[in-house]
Amino acid sequence: MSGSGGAMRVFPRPVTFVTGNAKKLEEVRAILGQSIPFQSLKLDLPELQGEPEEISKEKARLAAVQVNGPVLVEDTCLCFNALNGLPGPYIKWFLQKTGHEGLNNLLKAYEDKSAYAMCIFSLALGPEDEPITFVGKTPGKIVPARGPTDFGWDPIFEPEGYEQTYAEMPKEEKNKISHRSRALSLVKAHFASAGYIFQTDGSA
Ligand SMILES: O=c1nc[nH]c2c1ncn2[C@H]1C[C@H](O)[C@@H](COP(=O)(O)OP(=O)(O)OP(=O)(O)O)O1
Ligand SMILES: [Mg+2]
Repeated sequence: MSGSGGAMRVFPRPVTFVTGNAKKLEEVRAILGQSIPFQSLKLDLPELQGEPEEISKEKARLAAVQVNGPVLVEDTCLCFNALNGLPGPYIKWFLQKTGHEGLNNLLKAYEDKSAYAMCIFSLALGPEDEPITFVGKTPGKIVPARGPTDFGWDPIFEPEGYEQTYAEMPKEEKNKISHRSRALSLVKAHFASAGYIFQTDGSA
């Protein structure tokens, strides 16, 4: 089998998107529509410390071993420019321990409230494959919480060019400009050009 780009590869089943986060899954479904058929698996994978791309790739390696097939995972970061990109991949723990107010307080000492949301998808075609990453970023700023509180730090992130926070925006609007949709555009382009064939489960 040729390993070169563009070579056709046939898989016995669709890609599995692995996440423990139902809201992520909801957005990925809405953004991908029918463009990439996938199944999902709810697993809270362990996450290593390190640089964001490595954390995402390592998630994909672990997921590919568990699934024993092609997987897609993503890791989301919220990066404060005044803090050189922190909390970054550790946003989940900062959010859990300090809440929206604590995240705002982190920036009290700085004039610069700018930030960016970043999503790093990793695709591993199998347990032996080196994952490929796709990065999407949306710039914005950190503000006191406004809007519904059903998804993470959405209430404190106001994307550039908008007067609403992610939480206040209609879902379709967020999905047009979000870090997640930007990364998924790259994933879609990759699938469109890669020549993968995913068969549906023969036992179905
Ligand atoms: O668009 C978003 N808008 C607001 N909040 C968000 C978003 N996307 C992720 N989040 C939150 C979830 C978690 O607190 C942290 C990322 O951590 P992250 O490890 O990527 O997510 P997770 O552990 O919930 O799910 P997973 O099983 O896919 O790792 O930011
Ligand atoms: Mg996680």
